[in-house]
Amino acid sequence: MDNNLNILIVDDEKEYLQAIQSVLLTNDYTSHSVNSGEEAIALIRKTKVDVVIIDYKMKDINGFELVDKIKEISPDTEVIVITVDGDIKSAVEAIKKGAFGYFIKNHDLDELILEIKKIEKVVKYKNKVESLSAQNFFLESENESFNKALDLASRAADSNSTILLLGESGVGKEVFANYIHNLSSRKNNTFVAVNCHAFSENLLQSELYGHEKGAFTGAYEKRIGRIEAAHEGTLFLDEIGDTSLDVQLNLLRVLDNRKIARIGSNRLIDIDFRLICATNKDISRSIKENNFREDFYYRISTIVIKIPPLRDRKEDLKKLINYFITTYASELKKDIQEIEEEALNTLMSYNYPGNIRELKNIIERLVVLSKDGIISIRDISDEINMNVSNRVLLKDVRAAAEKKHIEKLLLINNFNMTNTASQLGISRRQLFNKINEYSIDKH
Ligand SMILES: Nc1ncnc2c1ncn2[C@@H]1O[C@H](COP(=O)(O)OP(=O)(O)OP(=O)(O)O)[C@@H](O)[C@H]1O
Repeated sequence: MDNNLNILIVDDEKEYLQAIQSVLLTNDYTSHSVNSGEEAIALIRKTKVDVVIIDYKMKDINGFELVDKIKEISPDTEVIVITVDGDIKSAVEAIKKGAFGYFIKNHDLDELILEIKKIEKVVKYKNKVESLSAQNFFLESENESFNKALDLASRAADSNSTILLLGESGVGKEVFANYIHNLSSRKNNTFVAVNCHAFSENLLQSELYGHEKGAFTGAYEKRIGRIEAAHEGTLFLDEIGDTSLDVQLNLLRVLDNRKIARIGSNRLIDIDFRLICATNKDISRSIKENNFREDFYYRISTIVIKIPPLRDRKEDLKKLINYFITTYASELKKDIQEIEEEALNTLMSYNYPGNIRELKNIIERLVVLSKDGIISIRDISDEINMNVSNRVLLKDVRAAAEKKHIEKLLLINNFNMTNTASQLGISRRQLFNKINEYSIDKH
């Protein structure tokens, strides 16, 4: 049985390296090995490594530096440092830098296996939490447009068609992209998300296509791009409306040929991926203004799914509030018993310009600040309170003015219904109805 951990051993002493590898193997762990820090870094950049075992004393790089570098490139990778007997200071220093543990050279290698078993537990737990939180979305809805969007997403999931998700920031476009991926036959392969807005044009190209060592200043190592990383999986390009015409043209070619070349190389690599894009921009306007290629738009929008803003899904608000309260209460280990009526009313009346992202943040804050299991109006920020109290509906303004005017005319006419109704230009029956509706005193 293979224990499924990706283990990398970095040591420039061949014999010791082989000894470790064979003990790992007898314990059902397969591993890779490299002889230098540089090779280790290159490998960690392009593949997921769960555990790196490094010899603290190597020729090309100092052990602390290597721990630093590994943690910087891949914070989830755990490191075990091999030190020599008596050099506890280095071991402690390595742990301070983020190493998981240390092992003293020439001690019984079973001690090393024990450390690896500990890491295995952590990795299993992390994977479980990640896959839970990836699926942990609240997609139940009473809203027609939202349900239509969900239905379209699930019906399109298993095809290879490109999908364009439209909606304001924070409505859950990435959540939808994940949902589609998880319903597709690609679900066991990677889902790679790139926020196109977060990179300058050059960086975005290198992020998407990867580069060879030395392709440009700063390209110290070979690096595979996000498109290559999405091979057999799904590539999600968020904020596609913010990409330049050049980036769009390159992507159009990739979509037509299903091949990419890393920057600095002519070698074409076949890639099989499903593309989902998202934007909160009005693309048809961008096309008219020559900021978006029309041919690219048609290529990425075989299926267009519009996700409504939260303010248009008020019927779902209560369940979403409860869902986030339960989620954060369990995450923060808080026992929430009650939400004050006034607090709930305010949350229900607010407009959420930042959509579900904003609601989620507000509830997290309220759960953190809650005392004695009560979510209180006191902890709702002034900004939201003011926003809610300033939101007076036009129909309410109209009703208040009508009430005032009817009261005035009734007084002038000494509560004579016929005269008052005729001056208001309505029938006696309509006047009676208004008097009842506005609870007006009849004399
Ligand atoms: N249905 C949902 N259930 C639970 N959480 C959700 C749901 N929809 C959105 N969220 C949460 O709200 C936040 C915003 O969602 P997401 O990133 O998918 O929105 P987006 O539309 O892609 O935003 P942007 O355009 O800013 O990238 C995330 O933290 C996400 O987990």
